[in-house]
Amino acid sequence: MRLAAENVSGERGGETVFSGISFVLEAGEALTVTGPNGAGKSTLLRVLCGLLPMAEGAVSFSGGGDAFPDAGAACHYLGHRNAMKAELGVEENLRFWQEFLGHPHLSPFEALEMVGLGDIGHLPFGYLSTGQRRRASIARLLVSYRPVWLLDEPTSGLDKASEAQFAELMGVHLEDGGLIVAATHLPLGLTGARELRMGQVQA
Ligand SMILES: Nc1ncnc2c1ncn2[C@@H]1O[C@H](COP(=O)(O)OP(=O)(O)OP(=O)(O)O)[C@@H](O)[C@H]1O
Repeated sequence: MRLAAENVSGERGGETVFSGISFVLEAGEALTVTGPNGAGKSTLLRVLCGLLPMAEGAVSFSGGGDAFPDAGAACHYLGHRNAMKAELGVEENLRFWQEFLGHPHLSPFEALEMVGLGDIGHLPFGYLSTGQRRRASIARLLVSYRPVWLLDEPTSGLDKASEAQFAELMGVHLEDGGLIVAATHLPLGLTGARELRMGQVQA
């Protein structure tokens, strides 16, 4: 499998935020996207999975067969926001996402166990602490299989132990032939990851 970006530009509010972004990522590889606030890291992730239109250039995904014919289908997007309903139970939220995203992988309970939240799946998501919310959102990556994980500041709010646990989960995903693109200001513990440094903030 391979994700490629060729000379991609992104816009927000009609203004160019970045341009000329190119990379090729193969199965088992990770790319960290770094740069100052406002450089366009989140915008790039959203462009890669088709949540925002691309101003110029091309994004392609190949090798995913009928199940993952293009980047939109192949990408699991973990944004800044957790995208969970506060009034629904944690497991209920994960069940919703599993049905929505398809390609079921771990059960919601198993996924919560993997992030150390196996005992609180019955609680409303809104009751969880900031770090627990992030961990429950990370569990979303495990309930449905998608080969490309697009992660926006994935470890924000996590304690050291949870950071290490997540680094392990990312390592397993890469060993299984997955791909990861992660926007971050912090080291993620991804050994061998390449780095894409995005430029200066647009005036
Ligand atoms: N809806 C919008 N309309 C206009 N401009 C926007 C919109 N959303 C974001 N921007 C601008 O686009 C630029 C890039 O934002 P983006 O969130 O991609 O940056 P970032 O590199 O992820 O920043 P951070 O490190 O702070 O998360 C910023 O200057 C931001 O103000």
